[in-house]
Amino acid sequence: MDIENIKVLISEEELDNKIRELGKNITQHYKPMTDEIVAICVLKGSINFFSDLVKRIDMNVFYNFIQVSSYSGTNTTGKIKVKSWLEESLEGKHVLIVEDIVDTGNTLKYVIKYIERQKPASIEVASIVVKDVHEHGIDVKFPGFTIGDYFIIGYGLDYDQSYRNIPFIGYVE
Ligand SMILES: O=P(O)(O)OC[C@H]1O[C@H](OP(=O)(O)OP(=O)(O)O)[C@H](O)[C@@H]1O
Ligand SMILES: Nc1nc2[nH]cnc2c(=O)[nH]1
Repeated sequence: MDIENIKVLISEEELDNKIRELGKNITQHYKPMTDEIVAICVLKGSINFFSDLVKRIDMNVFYNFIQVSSYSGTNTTGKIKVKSWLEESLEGKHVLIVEDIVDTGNTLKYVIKYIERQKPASIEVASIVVKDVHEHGIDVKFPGFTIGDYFIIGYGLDYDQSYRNIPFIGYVE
């Protein structure tokens, strides 16, 4: 893959506008029930989205990080490897899982299953991109952009660990 051939799918400006809108929607959703939430960043891919999104949520946001991975190149291995996990209990907390992309949905299914066991007050998902290719059945309450069958890179998303730092979301034709 050559960086010169990467085309813009979602620009920096589009990302910024969408994240402001998501931040408002998230704030409005939680305000009637709580004045604080726990946001869980699913590393590594969600690092940029997480960092931008929490700044647009107008209430106290606790940060939590987990690292799971399952992709090799452009394909899922189907096996979720847990590299690091939550340190504190989420019992009784309002939990917002922050993802960069929902594709097959395998990663989120796994993450949600284990978080549910901790008996949080609620679990919702924000994802900057959702692919409409798979019937994953995951309720993404705060979706950013819906895309078709592209393998995307940039804004945290990698191709074999490269290109995460591209500031927009791109693809290679
Ligand atoms: O819906 P799915 O098909 O499960 O795909 C989504 C997951 O794939 C990517 O993670 P990856 O395994 O590449 O790890 P990374 O976040 O460290 O890049 C991405 O960050 C999501 O977590
Ligand atoms: N970088 C990247 N990781 C993914 N994980 C699941 N789908 C994708 C994708 O389109 N791009």
